[in-house]
Amino acid sequence: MSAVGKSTNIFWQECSVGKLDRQKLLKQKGCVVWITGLSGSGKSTLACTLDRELYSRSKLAYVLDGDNLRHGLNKDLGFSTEDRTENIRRVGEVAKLFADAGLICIASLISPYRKDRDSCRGILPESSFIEVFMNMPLELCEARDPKGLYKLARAGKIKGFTGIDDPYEPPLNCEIEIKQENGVCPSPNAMAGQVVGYLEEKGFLHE
Ligand SMILES: Nc1ncnc2c1ncn2[C@@H]1O[C@H](COP(=O)(O)OS(=O)(=O)O)[C@@H](OP(=O)(O)O)[C@H]1O
Ligand SMILES: Nc1ncnc2c1ncn2[C@@H]1O[C@H](COP(=O)(O)OP(=O)(O)O)[C@@H](O)[C@H]1O
Repeated sequence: MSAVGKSTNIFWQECSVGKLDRQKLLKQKGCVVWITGLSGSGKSTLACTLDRELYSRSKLAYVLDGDNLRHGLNKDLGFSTEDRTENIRRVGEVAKLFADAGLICIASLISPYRKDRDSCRGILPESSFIEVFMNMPLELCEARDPKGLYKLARAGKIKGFTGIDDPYEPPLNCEIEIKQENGVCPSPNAMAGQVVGYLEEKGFLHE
């Protein structure tokens, strides 16, 4: 019997089907690919391209996209420091469940604070949290501005916009860094290829 947070008198229930059984069934190892970066850096593009590439290899993945989750699970949260922290904590917990279920969980969120990303890493089994840093310059993200949000932020119509008047803390020790080569951003397929190569090498695409 234990107490966790506000829950008291709770018990952990074990089931006879375990993670290794699911791993055998799916012929893959569950993990979390955590994509972090500025708005417009290409997180969703990478997430969806990677999802498609894994699907074409008969690997089961699922995308948890920050924008989408804010339409449901996280619709009670805004963009204050506390709300962003709670957003990342919740998504980290959900991602952990997906990884335990055996899926390659692709989480794409700005996740601007290092300590929040590190907390997510901390609740996952060793080596199964793969942090991918979209290292794109602010100028590029701002020039892309597909949703017109940077324009609104520059005009002072959105307050606390990441990269403009709210901080983004780049990872110090990420597993994968996606960046421009000679001022050119790799294509979506090349970005996804970089992640697939890592997953292959580390054995996640086999039971
Ligand atoms: N103030 C502010 N700062 C940053 N982003 C903002 C803000 N307000 C709205 N948006 C939109 O919300 C998307 C980011 O949501 P996330 O859940 O990924 O953000 S966070 O991780 O909690 O910081 C982000 O989507 P992406 O462009 O896909 O990153 C924006 O469309
Ligand atoms: N590798 C890429 N090459 C060219 N354009 C890209 C690339 N990745 C993303 N984009 C474009 O940049 C914009 C922002 O990408 P998006 O994936 O929505 O970023 P984020 O999810 O980080 O906000 C979109 O218009 C998208 O088509």
